[in-house]
Amino acid sequence: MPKIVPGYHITTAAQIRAIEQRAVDEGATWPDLMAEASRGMADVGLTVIAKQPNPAVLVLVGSGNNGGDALVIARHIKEADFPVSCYLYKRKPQADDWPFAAAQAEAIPMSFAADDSQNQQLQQLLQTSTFVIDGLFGIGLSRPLAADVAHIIDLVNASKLPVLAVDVPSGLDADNGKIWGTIINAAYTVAAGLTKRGHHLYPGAAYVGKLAIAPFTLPDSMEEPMTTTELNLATIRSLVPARPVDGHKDTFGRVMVVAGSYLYPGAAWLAATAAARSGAGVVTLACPRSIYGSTAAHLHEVTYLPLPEVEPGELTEAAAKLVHEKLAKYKALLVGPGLGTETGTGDFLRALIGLASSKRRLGVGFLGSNELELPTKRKGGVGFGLAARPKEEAKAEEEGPVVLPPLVIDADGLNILATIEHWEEKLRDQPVVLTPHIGEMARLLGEEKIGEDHPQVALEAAARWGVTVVLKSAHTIIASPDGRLALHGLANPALATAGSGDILAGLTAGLLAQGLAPFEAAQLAVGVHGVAGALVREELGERGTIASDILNRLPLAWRKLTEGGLK
Ligand SMILES: NC(=O)C1=CN([C@@H]2O[C@H](COP(=O)(O)OP(=O)(O)OC[C@H]3O[C@@H](n4cnc5c(N)ncnc54)[C@H](OP(=O)(O)O)[C@@H]3O)[C@@H](O)[C@H]2O)[C@@H](O)CC1
Ligand SMILES: Nc1ncnc2c1ncn2[C@@H]1O[C@H](COP(=O)(O)OP(=O)(O)O)[C@@H](O)[C@H]1O
Ligand SMILES: [K+]
Repeated sequence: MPKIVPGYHITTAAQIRAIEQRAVDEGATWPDLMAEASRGMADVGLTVIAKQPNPAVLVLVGSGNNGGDALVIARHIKEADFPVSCYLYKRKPQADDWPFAAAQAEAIPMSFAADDSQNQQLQQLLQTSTFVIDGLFGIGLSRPLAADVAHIIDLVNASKLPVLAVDVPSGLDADNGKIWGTIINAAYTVAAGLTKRGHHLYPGAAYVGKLAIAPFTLPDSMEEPMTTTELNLATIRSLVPARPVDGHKDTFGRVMVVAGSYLYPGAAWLAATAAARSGAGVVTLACPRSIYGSTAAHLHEVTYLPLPEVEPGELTEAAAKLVHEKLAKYKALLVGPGLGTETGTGDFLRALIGLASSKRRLGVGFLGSNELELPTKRKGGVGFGLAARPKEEAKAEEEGPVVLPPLVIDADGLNILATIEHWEEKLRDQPVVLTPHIGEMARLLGEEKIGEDHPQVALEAAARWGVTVVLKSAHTIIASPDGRLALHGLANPALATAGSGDILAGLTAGLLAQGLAPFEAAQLAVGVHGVAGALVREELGERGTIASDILNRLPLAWRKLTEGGLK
């Protein structure tokens, strides 16, 4: 089991409590834990405070250990000879409250919210202060804020003073980024020991400001109890596959992209080009005949497989057979961007992945994965293969079993899946990545909208369906069926443009073709998509950008990732 790594592993409130408990079981005391975390938090605060001309610090203190941390921090600030005062919410002087006693022993002025019903003292303190430390609530907040403390938070925000949040900005749900009514708008947040999921998830993440981690000695015996990791630049870089100098196009894999329709030809172009720009060796675009001519006229870098339609905009089941026949050499298949959801297209998708209706029901066989279960009774079959289909099989009679390579289903592919009962039966435990945005996820789940705890939603879905799920939004969550979770919290409105998801889907398929496992391919695709988006924002800003701007920056994004140069 790997050790816990701050800056890489992300915790939930329950996990941090387990860590604290283990530390206590191994002989640490609460004062030890708090002393260490608070020292690191105070140090971050002091570097900012020391730069102010005439600093005066106001420390907001809550009733729990977050408030305890804040009191210890107040003492450090006092010891550093800066003026400091505390404002306490629901914390009564008690003999066994050692952080309170210690702060009092330093003669730090204390005001109590309980004696300040009109918040006049607070307003006065805010007027005479230059910096605020927020220790009202930490990971213990899990219900709506009471009106009195919500008002305190609103007054602090209205003061526009820079705030350093202790562990989390008060008001944030540490597990899912939800805001419990209102939230401290922090300029800095110092996490105790490890970052929490909520630091990386919106809407709360927008109030975290600059995020630092205060050192916290993890218990010796503690191995990684958590499954969530941060998809930061270091993690993204570590996933980039080697690119041998003497590689040829087949070294880097072939991708089949099934995308586009009469109304949405652009999606096919974006997804196929992104697959090509993922570093894959060859990309074939299987698109409806009605858009083949116009697409091929300006997309020259891919090969084509024109597909038959019932009429423009609607594929036929026969198109699936055509794709099946060509799949042998391909290492990844993407299906869905811009496909439309016409009845014939639905039949096509069902047949493609072996979910065809009784008329042409195919047996199922999985080749190359651990459980090989080829159909014995039926002639036809669709299954998954991690490697290309063996030659003899390719030569097998027309209706022989079809072996699908690792598969990405996106956009309308997902919308069609959502209409099929038990669609997951064919995909479970196969190398499959689904890339729903929030709306598509709701459809797949058969719900009007998804729950607020996105990591939980994604994790449960991945486990239930047995596939990797990329739940896309301003924070993208990648969940593996085995319980691993990666969070990408680098929000960037330059990416919020139509076609951006088609690019992500193309990248994911391209990386599968290069041999990455589904969870890793999905993470790297989200990562490089994010880096390209950052380059777009840096160069063009965050307004008026279009998907092809992202596409065009992919080579540079790869270069930044492999040669460094990004902070
Ligand atoms: N490695 C680490 O991470 C370490 C973490 N440590 C620190 O411990 C902090 C967690 O401390 P914690 O468990 O005492 O919870 P905390 O956030 O102070 O809040 C609980 C208090 O708030 C109250 N309350 C709750 N909801 C409320 C509401 N809506 N409206 C009003 N009141 C409400 C609740 O009261 P009650 O529910 O009992 O009414 C309770 O009194 C953590 O964030 C970090 O700073 C370090 O010291 C050690 C290393
Ligand atoms: N504010 C944002 N910050 C970061 N990424 C974003 C933001 N808005 C959208 N994205 C990303 O852009 C992509 C949009 O995908 P999607 O909604 O499927 O769009 P489309 O179907 O038009 O291509 C996703 O990868 C999503 O995570
Ligand atoms: K706080």
